Amino acid sequence: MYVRHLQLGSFRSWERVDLALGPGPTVFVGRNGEGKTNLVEAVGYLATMSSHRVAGDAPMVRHGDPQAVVRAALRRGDRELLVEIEINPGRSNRVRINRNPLPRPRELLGLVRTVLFAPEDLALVRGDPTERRRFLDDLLVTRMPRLAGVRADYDRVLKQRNALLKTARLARGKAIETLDVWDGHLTDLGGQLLAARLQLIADLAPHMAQAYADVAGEGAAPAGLGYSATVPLAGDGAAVSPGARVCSAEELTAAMQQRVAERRADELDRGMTLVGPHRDDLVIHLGPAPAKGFASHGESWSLALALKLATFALLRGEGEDPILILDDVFATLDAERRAALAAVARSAEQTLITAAVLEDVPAELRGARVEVADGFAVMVKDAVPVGEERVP
Ligand SMILES: Nc1ncnc2c1ncn2[C@@H]1O[C@H](COP(=O)(O)OP(=O)(O)OP(=O)(O)O)[C@@H](O)[C@H]1O
Repeated sequence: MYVRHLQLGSFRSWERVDLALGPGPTVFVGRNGEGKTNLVEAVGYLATMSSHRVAGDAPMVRHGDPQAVVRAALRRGDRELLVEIEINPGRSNRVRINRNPLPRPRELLGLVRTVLFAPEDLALVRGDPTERRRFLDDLLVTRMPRLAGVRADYDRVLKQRNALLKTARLARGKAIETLDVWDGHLTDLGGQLLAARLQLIADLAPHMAQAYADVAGEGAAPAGLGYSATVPLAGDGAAVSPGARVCSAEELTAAMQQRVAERRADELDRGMTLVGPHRDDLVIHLGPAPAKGFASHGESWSLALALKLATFALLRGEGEDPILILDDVFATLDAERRAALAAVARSAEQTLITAAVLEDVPAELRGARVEVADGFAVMVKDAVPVGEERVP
């Protein structure tokens, strides 16, 4: 899949952009603050309907304007896909596919697949569990769009259950009966989410081990993935080791029901839900230790890169290359990591790269570029390097 044409209206710093793009690598180059990241952020938004930089939609809309529009024509094999998103902060967004409005905007999720690697990804290794849960759940939904509904319902039930727990201690009686009903919804949805996360980690783990070995080189400690759960997992997390059977949603719902019952007194005391996927964490291991708190800065950066390359490999293995977006990352990589990333970037169906200095981008990725300056983004096509065939 690749973006053939991108049009933005009032998106971030861009009043209007109208840009034709091609398959293969394209470098967006320009001075700091010219709006390069804003352009590729719009492509990422097509996939997750969120930004990799901030929570919420308000910052996506150009200061002073009421709404933003992202419109993209995508090519998938010999088929064309037109996606239009109207971003309305504070109100629901509107999405059209091939000019047909979607009843619910979240039905877009899973249709456009991107893998975006950016400096913010260091937080996947060093930051709060929230970052890693979001990474897992975004990828879950990309692979299984049905889970967008499960995720949204879980968040809604969690909110309502938390509100009830805050008042239940005083009200008791009726409130406790209502709590039983919410427990049923929470554990049913939680079991589905948990099973899907564990399956995803089992699928991603071998790609992560390979990608880290490629990035960090011979002799580096092996990288692995695990899961830290608020419910006991069979064999102390064995469900996430390669080849192990992943528990079913029903088994995990049952385990969650038991744990919720055990912790009811604590939950009433604290007025919040203490059991469930919203409190779990993806654990990234380097050798025998969890990377968070142990890995050096360079190792953490390599792990973040490997996690994104593993994601790319996983999605590619399912039949179609996702669009690879590399935001401002080459300047901070050493020669070995640059080469590992360039090899994947070169092979992807479409790679969008931002850089303030063109020379920071490996030469083999520099064929087509978009020069970004003074509110304009202009495609400049260089001569195709000898021996290569590209259709920019
Ligand atoms: N909602 C908005 N409305 C207007 N301008 C915005 C909005 N959001 C961001 N900007 C502006 O966009 C600019 C940043 O754009 P962007 O992050 O794309 O820069 P960049 O070219 O990638 O820079 P760098 O090379 O420093 O990473 C800033 O000047 C910022 O003030």
